Amino acid sequence: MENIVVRWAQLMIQPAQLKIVGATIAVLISLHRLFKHFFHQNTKVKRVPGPFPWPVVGNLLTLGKLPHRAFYKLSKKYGDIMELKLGSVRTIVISSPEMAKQVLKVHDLICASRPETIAGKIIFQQHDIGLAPYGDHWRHMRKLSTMELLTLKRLEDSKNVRDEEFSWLMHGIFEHCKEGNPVNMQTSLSSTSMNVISRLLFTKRYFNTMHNDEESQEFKDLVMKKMKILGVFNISDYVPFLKPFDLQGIRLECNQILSRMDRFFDKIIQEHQKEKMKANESKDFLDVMLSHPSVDGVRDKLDELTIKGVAMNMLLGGTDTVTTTLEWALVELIRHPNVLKKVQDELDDVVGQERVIDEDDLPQLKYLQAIVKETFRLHPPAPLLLPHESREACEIGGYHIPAKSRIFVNVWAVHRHPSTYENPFDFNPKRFVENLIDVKGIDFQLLPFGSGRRMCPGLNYGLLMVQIGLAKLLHSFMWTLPKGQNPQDIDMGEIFGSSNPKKIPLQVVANVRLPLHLYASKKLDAFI
Ligand code: HEM
Repeated sequence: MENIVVRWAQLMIQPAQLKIVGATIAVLISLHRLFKHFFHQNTKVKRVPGPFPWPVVGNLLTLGKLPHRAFYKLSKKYGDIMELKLGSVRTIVISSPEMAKQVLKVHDLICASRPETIAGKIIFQQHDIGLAPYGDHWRHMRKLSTMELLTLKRLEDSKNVRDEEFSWLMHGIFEHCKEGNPVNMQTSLSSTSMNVISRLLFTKRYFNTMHNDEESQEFKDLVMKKMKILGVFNISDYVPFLKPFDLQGIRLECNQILSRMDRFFDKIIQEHQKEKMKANESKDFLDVMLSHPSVDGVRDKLDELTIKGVAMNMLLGGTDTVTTTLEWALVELIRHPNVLKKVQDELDDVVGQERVIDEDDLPQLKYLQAIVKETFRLHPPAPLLLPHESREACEIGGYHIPAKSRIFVNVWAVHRHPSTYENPFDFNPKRFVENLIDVKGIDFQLLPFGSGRRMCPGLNYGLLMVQIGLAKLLHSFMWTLPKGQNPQDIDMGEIFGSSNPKKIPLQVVANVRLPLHLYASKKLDAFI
């Protein structure tokens, strides 16, 4: 034993041998690295293909104003999964149904986080649902939204709200177009969808007529500004050393919006707390949240930051998405009169012209449903979904995706993938009459609401609003462009942002299709 120890000690202190051991270890490490590199490149785990990144900016400059279209073009060259460097951020872009399934189903748990953005951090302080990273807070808020706020029961119970608001919309359009004046569809649809959601949230409606007062205008302005700022590609999110300079003025604007929004919500919360609910009155979303226990279980109530964050998510999620889809649907129908005629024939067959259409009629309106799907396909309100982030490394389609990669599922490209769609740029609702593809997150060929853990929790509500809204517009009116305009000349430009609206709002003339008494608005005693 003694001998062994002595020999070991001698071995340890021999400088020549030490050098040999050191050199051997160095060679082994180099060989391991070489092997790893060779192994990754050529056999199992390859690096994701993508364009060459420039120093500092990476591929940021290729994005342009419409990143989903730029990504689509690049995907034609680099494939259905590609890697870009946006500033210093490794970004994976997904462009096919199969790859979308890999991210949103197979690796859903790993890809279910959100990257931190400056705007999201200032406005929500990570206390909301949509931009919160994966974790306990998000899980609790998500559960609150699906189990208590956006339930099927609440959806059914709020039917009268939708009936009343759409009745007001039809009445408003009727009055406005009596003399043949065109109506701005973005303005009127957005007032309706905001009224519906603000009534569900805090039993308040802000828009009483087609012309809006100052308070409603302020409310709408704030929601619009927030929507816009959250959709902007902020260069400082990608090139960290630019953060202090706030080149696009985003931090400044976010702080301004935050304080205006705080004032707005503080007032509503105080009103709710003062008017303790009468025994029989039904609870709105704010009442539910005000009496909900805190996420950490320490306090007996949810904190105000979380309440405001979740309420804001509902307002942002439930207004522009619906407005934009309805406007694009009308645009496509005016450009395709044969489709418009066919769906109005269907409405007349199912509903007739002696009553207004009801939500119960929707299951029978198969062609109308196909039109809604085709509109979502060509004009998804969130063309890149919301950004996902991988929480740990994984392998997608044989490629290595490191932890903390930003992942964009470009549904705009998925919806045009040749593996599923023939003539993918054509508006052709018939394709959804002939197949069973649905928007509910099971079919990866059509993902306007996403799929998996981060899928839209407002799907049922959003889908119903679009279907009933479109059915009412088409059943109630004939739609034409103002004199002298040709359907084929409609500008189809869009604005990339949180809902991808039409760049130039649609102006249309509506002519009645039903007996005049059906355009009288429902009474809104509670609000007048
Ligand atoms: C036409 C209507 C709508 C469309 C197309 C739509 C689409 C989407 C999409 C694509 C996402 C992101 C999914 C992902 O990143 O994987 C999302 C998330 C979300 N949506 Fe919607 N949405 C709509 C209506 C609504 C409504 C009505 C509400 C609530 C009232 C709502 C609340 C939310 C929330 C809270 C999230 C965040 C979910 C999370 O991160 O866990 N949305 N929506």
